[in-house]
Amino acid sequence: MKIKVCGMRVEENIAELIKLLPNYIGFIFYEKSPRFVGEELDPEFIRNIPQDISKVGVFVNANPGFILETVKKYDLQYAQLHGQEMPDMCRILRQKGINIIKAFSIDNSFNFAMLNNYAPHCDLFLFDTKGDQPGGNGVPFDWSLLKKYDHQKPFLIGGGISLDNIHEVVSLSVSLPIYGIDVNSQFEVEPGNKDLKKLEQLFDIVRIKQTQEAQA
Ligand SMILES: O=C(O)c1ccccc1NCC(=O)[C@H](O)[C@H](O)COP(=O)(O)O
Repeated sequence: MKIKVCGMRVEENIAELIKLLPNYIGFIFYEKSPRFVGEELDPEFIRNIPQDISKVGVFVNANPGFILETVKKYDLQYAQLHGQEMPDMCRILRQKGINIIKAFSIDNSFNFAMLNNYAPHCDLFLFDTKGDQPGGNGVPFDWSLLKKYDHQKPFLIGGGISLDNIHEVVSLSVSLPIYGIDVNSQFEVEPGNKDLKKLEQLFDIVRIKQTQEAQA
């Protein structure tokens, strides 16, 4: 299972996270988020993150020009579209060479059939909890809803993942094709500043499980 750590914005904290070798690091370019990447984070520092870690920019209903500009400025490999972006927006950005993660806010009423129009234009889906905020709500959704997922597209699961429920996610990955997890607020000291000790425990749990699976 891949690991994406989202909502980073403090250089020393990012430097520590890099040592844990996450698969993806997410940076939030949505001004209303408490994890918004402001001017204080040096673009060159972000650009210099080792290439084996994918850099993801998170956007909420942003215009394509801003996304393209930001992708270039920070040398991002992925744009995560976390609002009500239409499939055509995914298509246009992907045609420009940007890998697309489309996030969907899940509750009991989510219509999985809507994914049909997105699948050809996205690289990954992210299933997150529907809440008051577009993301970073810190609450899990009912993961059993994912039994309705019948696509081949790999997906990340997010929303309130913590050390208390990671074992449940790992167990779920036996019956569901979970490509990776997306973690955020449950591993924070304060918004945008992660607790590296907690993350280290998470990485150990996920990677021990991977080793066990590989040996089985
Ligand atoms: O985290 C935010 O502040 C945020 C704000 C607006 C859009 C997206 C945002 N986060 C995107 C993520 O990928 C989060 O990791 C995801 O929503 C899960 O967050 P959490 O429930 O805190 O684990």
